Amino acid sequence: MAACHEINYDEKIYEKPNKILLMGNPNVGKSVFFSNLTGIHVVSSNYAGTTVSYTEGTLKLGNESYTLIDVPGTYSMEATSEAEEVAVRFMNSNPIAVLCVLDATNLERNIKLGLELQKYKVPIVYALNLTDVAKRHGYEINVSLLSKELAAPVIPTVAVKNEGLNQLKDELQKVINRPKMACGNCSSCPACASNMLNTWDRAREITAKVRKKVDTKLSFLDRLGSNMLKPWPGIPIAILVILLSLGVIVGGGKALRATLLLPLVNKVLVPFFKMVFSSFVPEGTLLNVLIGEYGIFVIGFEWIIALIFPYVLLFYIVFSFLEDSGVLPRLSVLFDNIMRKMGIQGGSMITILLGYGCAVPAIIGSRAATTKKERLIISSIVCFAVPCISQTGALISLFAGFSPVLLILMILLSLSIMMIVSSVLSRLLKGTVDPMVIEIPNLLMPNGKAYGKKLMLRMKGFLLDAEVPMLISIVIAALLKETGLLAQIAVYLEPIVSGWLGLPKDAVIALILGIVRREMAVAPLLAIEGLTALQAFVGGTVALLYLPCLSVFGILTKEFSVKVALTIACSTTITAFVVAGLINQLAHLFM
Ligand SMILES: Nc1nc2c(ncn2[C@@H]2O[C@H](COP(=O)(O)OP(=O)(O)OP(=O)(O)O)[C@@H](O)[C@H]2O)c(=O)[nH]1
Ligand SMILES: [Mg+2]
Repeated sequence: MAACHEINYDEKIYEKPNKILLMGNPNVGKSVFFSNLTGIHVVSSNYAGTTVSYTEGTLKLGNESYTLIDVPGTYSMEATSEAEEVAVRFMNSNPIAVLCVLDATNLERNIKLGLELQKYKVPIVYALNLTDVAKRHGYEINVSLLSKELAAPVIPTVAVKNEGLNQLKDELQKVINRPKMACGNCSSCPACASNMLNTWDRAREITAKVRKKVDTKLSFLDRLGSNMLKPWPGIPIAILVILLSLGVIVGGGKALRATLLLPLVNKVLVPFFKMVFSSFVPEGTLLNVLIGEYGIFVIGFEWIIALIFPYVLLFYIVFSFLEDSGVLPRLSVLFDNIMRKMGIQGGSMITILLGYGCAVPAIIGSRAATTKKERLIISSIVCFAVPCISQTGALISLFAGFSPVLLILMILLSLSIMMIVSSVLSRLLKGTVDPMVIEIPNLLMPNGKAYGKKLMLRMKGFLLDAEVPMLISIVIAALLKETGLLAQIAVYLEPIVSGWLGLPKDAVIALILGIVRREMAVAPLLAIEGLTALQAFVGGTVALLYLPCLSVFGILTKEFSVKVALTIACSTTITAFVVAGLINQLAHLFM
């Protein structure tokens, strides 16, 4: 099972024999095919650049097993991003066959890539996918003529409904087993013919031959999709979408926590474990570590189940819906002007939004950016000013005891930091940022099964990736607090924690745990009694800007270098203490 943001760095894959490649333009359904053909669920979303590295799985055709590779989408074989370079490398790695997915709603440029692939002289089967959406657009495509023009099998498919899958497998088996014909540069075989012609001209010619408009009436979704791209009514719709999403996540999370999860933890789980442990563990440090105020079986449940889980679940319910419907690229177009002022292009907004779930997939996703400079800016923004959903959940709960103004101020603070970081970096870093070229996908009603699978995959990924570090920090917290070690450490850090930041001594634990996971820089503050609104805000500010968590540090090292990871970690931490301290000192001056 592939975790939700698993990434492969293994170079040996290029040498592997018996590879079948899933190739095609971005956002044409390759990952849906991959999941259906191999049973390995990978994330698919309705925007270009979901897959930025490869995933491999086993495909059985008859009695033979092959390695099927989900390759990142590419518009052409002249790569313009790191993700596209992977696609080109795979085509040059001696695959035995290619399953080329064509988007039936964007025939011309899909055929153009399909023709480019023929130049590699590898057997190809074409899946003419999204035929349901092409029909909705009023198009009829002559599949047998298309197959003749491409001189290869073409199977009409609807990947999300598994339509055409068996036929695809049959055709793949046939082309793999067909004896290879030696072919020089002739003019009669289409592969050679497309070598001689400009592929764009040939793609245009084929499209004109095989496609016919039979219905000119636009469907409701298509009208809505194009209206969302215009400032009116696009901007009001975008604001509505954002407010509604925040409402569901914040309001729904609070409600779930208050009505279901807190009672479950406080009235069922914690009392049960207290009863069990106190029946056989003698009173003393060990019992306190297990079930004391900071006991593993007390804060473990309180923090993970009641504090973080509801927000993570609701975030992914909302975000996956926005991803699969095709709303996100439309928001990117509307916000391109603002993003450009920040030194990045609108399309990168999707990557940054991913960071509100978790910074790791956002940093990996920045591979779709066309320049290194943009990748660095996106990754820095995410590390500095984008709280992951676990941390956001903890912040919402922390501020819930005060006024909603605190949450609004925190959002404004994070947006301002984001602007400052990107403006400074766009001036400091060498290199360029390309103007926005973004593909606007069809507006789709998310497919229930694919949506459900993705949600499961993400929640599973969250549990797998977050649970262990969370438990580690909870054990550290329990040991530090219940053994009295925390009080000793607090003495050394008092000038910073209490003097400069104005926080209670116990807040030291937040700084220690925040190294492991970001939400753990907030959770301990919730347990401190008598915290003032200012202290909550200052503590929240430190947490927001503090060190990226250990997994983020790891991925920064892998994707860039140790130097980049260290630079980002040092700058965020220094900024955290400077900004939060200044807020505290200034507030005391004026209050
Ligand atoms: N209606 C409909 N939706 C589809 C079909 N095939 C795929 N989708 C949706 O199209 C979107 C793109 O699918 P992906 O599998 O992520 O596309 P991809 O080719 O892997 O994209 P990249 O990873 O960006 O290259 C997802 O939201 C799918 O649910 C189809 O035949 N019909
Ligand atoms: Mg994909």
